[in-house]
Amino acid sequence: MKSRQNIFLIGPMGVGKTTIGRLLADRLGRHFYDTDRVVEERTGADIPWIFDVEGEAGFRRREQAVCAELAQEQALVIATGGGIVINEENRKAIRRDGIVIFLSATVDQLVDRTAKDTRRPLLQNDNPRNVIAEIFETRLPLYQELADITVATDRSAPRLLVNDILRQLDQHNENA
Ligand SMILES: Nc1ncnc2c1ncn2[C@@H]1O[C@H](COP(=O)(O)OP(=O)(O)OP(=O)(O)O)[C@@H](O)[C@H]1O
Ligand SMILES: O=C(O)C1=C[C@@H](O)[C@@H](O)[C@H](O)C1
Ligand SMILES: [Mg+2]
Repeated sequence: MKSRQNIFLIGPMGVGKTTIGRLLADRLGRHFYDTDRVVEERTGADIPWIFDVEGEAGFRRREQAVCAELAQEQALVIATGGGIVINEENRKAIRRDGIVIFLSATVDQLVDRTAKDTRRPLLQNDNPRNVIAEIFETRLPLYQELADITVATDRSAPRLLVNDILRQLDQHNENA
């Protein structure tokens, strides 16, 4: 991978952006950032607290600032929050200088992967499955519009997916 472009991982909650992003960064010898974690560091509070106190709008403002900041760097691997694509400024910043990897999965998989984790405020309700399905449907065109590379994560473990992503990144750069 000779390109110095940032690599952004996008996709719905629980698809594996953080898990795969960290492994991919290791394999490429690049620095890894996760926009959710950077938002928490900058705020000095976790995401549930930000949603409670500032609402989703407050979280989105913080997320936009972090997205703009990271997009100015080079050669990073950046795992994004699942909702980063709903903001047009974020989409522009990501597209401007990024290679974008869209990770997808079935709704059933997303439900399984998010079931035990209470850190996602949008899923703390009686029917997280419906929320996941609805959110995925609304955001899918945005994920697809941004994606340079799309990877289905349903049938492979993260390490194997990273091998596949590395192959696709090489092809993408040869064609660029
Ligand atoms: N390919 C995979 N197969 C099975 N489980 C996976 C896979 N990738 C990730 N997981 C598991 O799914 C869960 C969610 O993964 P992760 O936190 O990386 O998702 P995310 O896309 O970063 O979510 P969020 O948008 O909420 O930050 C974790 O428990 C992780 O171990
Ligand atoms: O899909 C979303 O809107 C979110 C996904 C998470 O990564 C966090 O950014 C937050 O919980 C909101
Ligand atoms: Mg994550």
